[in-house]
Amino acid sequence: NYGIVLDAGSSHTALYIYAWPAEKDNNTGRVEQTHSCKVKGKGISSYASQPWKAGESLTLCMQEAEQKVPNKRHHETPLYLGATAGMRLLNMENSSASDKVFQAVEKALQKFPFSYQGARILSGQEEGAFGWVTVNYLDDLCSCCVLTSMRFLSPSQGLETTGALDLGGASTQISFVSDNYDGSESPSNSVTFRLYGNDYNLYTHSFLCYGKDQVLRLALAQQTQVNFHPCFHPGYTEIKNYSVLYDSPCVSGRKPQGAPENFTLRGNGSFGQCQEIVKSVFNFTSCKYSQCSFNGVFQPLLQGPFGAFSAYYFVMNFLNLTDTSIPLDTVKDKLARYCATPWDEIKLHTGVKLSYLAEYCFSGTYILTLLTEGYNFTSESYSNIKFIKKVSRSYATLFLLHTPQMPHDLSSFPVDH
Ligand SMILES: Nc1ccn([C@@H]2O[C@H](COP(=O)(O)OP(=O)(O)OP(=O)(O)O)[C@@H](O)[C@H]2O)c(=O)n1
Repeated sequence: NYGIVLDAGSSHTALYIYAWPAEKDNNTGRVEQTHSCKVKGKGISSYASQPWKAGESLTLCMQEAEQKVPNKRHHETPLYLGATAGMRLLNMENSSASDKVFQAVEKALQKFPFSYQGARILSGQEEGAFGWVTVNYLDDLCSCCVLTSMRFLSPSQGLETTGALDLGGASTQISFVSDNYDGSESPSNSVTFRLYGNDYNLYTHSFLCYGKDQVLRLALAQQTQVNFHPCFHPGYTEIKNYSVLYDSPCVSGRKPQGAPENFTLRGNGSFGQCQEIVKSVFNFTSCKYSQCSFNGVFQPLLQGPFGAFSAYYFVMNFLNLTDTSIPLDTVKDKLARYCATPWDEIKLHTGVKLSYLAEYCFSGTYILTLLTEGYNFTSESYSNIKFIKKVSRSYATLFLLHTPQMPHDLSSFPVDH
């Protein structure tokens, strides 16, 4: 059997093909990701003003899928599209624009011979929970990204689950099982489901606007009036357009009256000052629960190992900081040295887009601040985090959960149909 998932994020869309043995064969419960394709261009939400382009953008990857899935399987192969925070934001800002994007996407997808199952925006809770399931399906020992049932043994068999930390462009998710959380305090953070005969009670929260691209907008919005921005390298300059910067519900309320059209962003590369700016985007003042992460959101005590993926991995891997056995203070020193490196030197780095290169100082600072100040990872618990590459976006799992041929017992998973 085959299944296709389109993961439509805020900054990009990717297509994944999964395959698993038909029931008549020896059904091992193993699902393999057999192919992936990165859709050219930005996420579908960026086509709000030209929705037909959102549909068109998917065509090349869909043609690849037609080639990769055997012809005789086309009609029975389910095709899903799951959109995350970029479309959540567009829907909040202008729901008719997000409807039009979906209509264009549907029209394009229905031209292909697959069994189209619909396109929808996932809730933050679903995104967090699917990320957790995916992290716990990943078989570390297997290099070909096989999803396996091996980890889902009962807690009495002594296997601890792994928490999931997902950093996207527009939102970020934290999901884990904690002995101190049964869902009674802040029930909206609780997701319960049954998997391989075991009941799981997960803590999960999705922070909309706390993906790294939206936090960068917040960090820039605060600093348009000053001469230098500490989150950019010394010698870095860029003309930024005010309207583009504030064109998001995450920052639109902060647009100053009578702002000019453009401003010049100049870097001075100071990790300490950058961290102060980043800290100021979190609200630590109010908490009506026994304990909170930030913005008054409940969070139980951190527990067990964590897998950190998506932008966590891209950024920390680029910065050579994926080794969490290095003391946190040393990690900060290394990042401080990186931020202070002149732009002329940084831009010589080949093989990475200049726009990404310009942002790694900010992104690394945001990641460390989010983990330590936001989620309360300490020098000790930081070493429980593993930055992982092979999580092919969380809601790839969406398809697994909805495919009746699959040998998983996920009937009570909280998905609205
Ligand atoms: N080599 C790369 C690739 C991506 N990114 C950044 O990683 C983030 C995107 O992460 P991704 O997991 O693709 O998030 P989206 O799905 O686009 O966002 P969301 O889930 O919030 O909708 C973006 O800020 C992008 O600029 C990066 O820094 N380096």
